[in-house]
Amino acid sequence: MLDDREISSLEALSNGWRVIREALPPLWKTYAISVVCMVGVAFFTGALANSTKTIVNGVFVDATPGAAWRVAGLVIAISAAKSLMTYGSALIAAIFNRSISITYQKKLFEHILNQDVAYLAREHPPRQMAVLMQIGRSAGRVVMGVCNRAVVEVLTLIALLGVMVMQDPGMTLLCGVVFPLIFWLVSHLSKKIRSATKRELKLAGRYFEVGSEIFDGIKTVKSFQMEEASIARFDAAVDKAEKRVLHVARISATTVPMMELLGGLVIGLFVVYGAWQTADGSRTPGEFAAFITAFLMAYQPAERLSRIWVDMQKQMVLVTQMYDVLDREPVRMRYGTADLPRAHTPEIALQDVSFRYGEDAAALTGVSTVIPAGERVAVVGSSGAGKTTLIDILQRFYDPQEGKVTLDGTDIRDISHEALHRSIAFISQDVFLFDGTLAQNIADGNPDASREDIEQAARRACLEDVIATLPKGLDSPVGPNGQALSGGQRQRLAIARGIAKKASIYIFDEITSALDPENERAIMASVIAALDGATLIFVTHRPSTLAYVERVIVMSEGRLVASDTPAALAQDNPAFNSLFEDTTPGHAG
Ligand SMILES: Nc1ncnc2c1ncn2[C@@H]1O[C@H](COP(=O)(O)OP(=O)(O)OP(=O)(O)O)[C@@H](O)[C@H]1O
Repeated sequence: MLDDREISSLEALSNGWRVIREALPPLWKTYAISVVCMVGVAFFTGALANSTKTIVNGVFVDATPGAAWRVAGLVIAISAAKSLMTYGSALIAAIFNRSISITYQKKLFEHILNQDVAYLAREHPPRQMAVLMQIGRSAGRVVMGVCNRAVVEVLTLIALLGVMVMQDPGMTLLCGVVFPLIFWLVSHLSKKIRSATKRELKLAGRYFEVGSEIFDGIKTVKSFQMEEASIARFDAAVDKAEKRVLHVARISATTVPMMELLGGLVIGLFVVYGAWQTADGSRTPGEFAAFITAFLMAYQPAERLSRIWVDMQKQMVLVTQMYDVLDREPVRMRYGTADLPRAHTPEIALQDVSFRYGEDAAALTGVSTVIPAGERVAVVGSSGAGKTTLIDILQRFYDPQEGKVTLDGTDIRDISHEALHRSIAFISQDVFLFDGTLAQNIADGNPDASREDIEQAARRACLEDVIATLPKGLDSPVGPNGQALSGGQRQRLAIARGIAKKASIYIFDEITSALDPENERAIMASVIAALDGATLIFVTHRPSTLAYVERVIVMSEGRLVASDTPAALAQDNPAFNSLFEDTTPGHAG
C-alpha cells in the first residue's frame, strides 16, 4: 500500500502545510477560541515572569508594609488566569487532534475499500488497518502540533523575550547566540528522524499482521500445539518493531540534554554578568531576578518547540505517506453504462475466456459456454481446476486477458457497476456475517427489504427452527462474524441474505457443506422453489448437489473439458466419473 521512496524535508513540509490548509478552515470557529486561549497563556506567562521584579524589589528590597499580601494576591490571580487559558488551549488541541485524525482515517478507509478486489487481495487486511490508523492519526498530530502546540510555545517565548528586553536589551541580544546552535541541532536530528520513521511504520504494520493471523487460525494453533511457535513469531515481530521505535525515541531524546547543556552555559554567563551589574548599581536585584526568571521560563517553551519540531518531522513523513495513498488513483475497473432490466434473467455467455494471475500459469484457458436464462448448472472439477476463478470472472472481480463474458449479448465490461452487482448474488461457503441481528444480516442483501421480505427469506432458507429457539427470534444478535450460530445456521443465514437480494443470477459456492443430508435436501428444494426463474450456478464437489441441476460443466486444469446432463456424463465421461466415483446422480428437475 505504501511507496518505498525517499521523502525530502521540503516535500514533508509542503504536505504538512497541505493538511493544515485542508483541515483547519472547517474548524475556524473553535480555532478562534483556541487563539484567544493561546494568547492568554503567553500573556500570563510573561506577566508571571515580570512579577519576579515586584516580588524581589517590593517584598524583599523595599519591604513596604502589606506588600507581601498584595504581591501574593497578584501572583495567584495571574497563575489562575494562566491555568484557565492553558486548560482551554490544551482541550481544544486534543479535540482538533481527534476530529482531524478520525476524518482522515475515514477518508483512507473509503479510498482503500473503493479499490478492486484484485488490488485488495494482494494486501494483508490487518497490516492495512494498522498503517491506515497510524497515517490517519498523523494528520491530527500535525495540525495540533503546528497550530496549537507550536503556536502557544512561540507566543509564550515572544512574551518572555519581551520581559527580558524590558529588563536588559543588551543581554537579551547576547542570548541570541544560542539560537543558531539550537537550529543546527534540531535540523540535524530531523534528518535522522525522517528516514527512521518510514521503517518504523512498516514494522508496526507487520506485528498486527502476525498477531491477527494467529488469532484467525486459533483453532489450528491450539490443535497443532503451535502456541509456543506463535508466541515466538509474535515476540520477534514486536521486538523488531520496538527496536525501531526505540531508535526513533533515542534520536528524539537527544534534543533535551543538548538543549539543557546550552541553557546551562548561558545561565553561567548570566550569573557572572548579573553579579557585576548589581554590584556597580546599574541594575536592581529585582530587574536581574525578573530577567533570569524570564530566561529560565523562556527556556522551557524553546525546548518544547525543538521537541515539537522533531516530532513534526516524523508526523509530516507519515502525512506524506498518507497523501501518497489518498492521491493515488484507485485501482478500479472501468464500468460501462449499460443497464440490465430488473426482474429479467439474462443469458450468460463465456466466449473463449482465458485468464492468468499476474505472471503465473494460466488459471483459465479458452473457456466457452452459454448458460441460458433460468438454467441450473453445476461447475465441478478437482482442486485448482479454475472453478473459483471462473465465478470471479463472471462477477467481474477480474477481467479476462482474452475473450469476454456477455449477459444477453452485452459485454459485462459495458454494463454499469450497479446493474451488474444488482443482478448477481454470490453465496460463499466462507460465510461472512456482520455483528448485528439475524434480520439485519438478511437485510444486508437488500436494504429496501420489508420486514415481511426478511421473514420470507428466512423461511425459504429454512431458518424457522433456528429462529424459534432464539429468545429474540430474528432480532437476536449473531455475534462477531456470526459466532453465536452453528456453521449450518450461518450458511442458512447467508442463503436467506442471498434470497432477499432478489437477483436474477445466483452463484452458490459449496453452500451446503456444513449441512446434514436431511437439511441439505430441505434447503435445496426450498431455494430452488424460491428462486424459480433465476439462473443458479452451483460450484461444488458434492455429488448430492448434482441431483438439482440440469447441466454440469466439468473443469480441468483451467479448461472446460465437458458439459452435459449429470446422467449423460455419469455414463461415459472419465473426467466426471473420476471426480464422483461410486455415485450415480439422479435428476431432481
Ligand atoms: N489470487 C491468486 N493468485 C495467484 N494464483 C491463483 C490465485 N487464485 C487462484 N490461483 C491459481 O489459479 C488456479 C485456479 O484456482 P481456483 O481457485 O480457480 O481453483 P478451484 O477449482 O476453485 O480450486 P478449489 O476447488 O481448490 O477451490 C490454481 O492453479 C491456483 O493456484
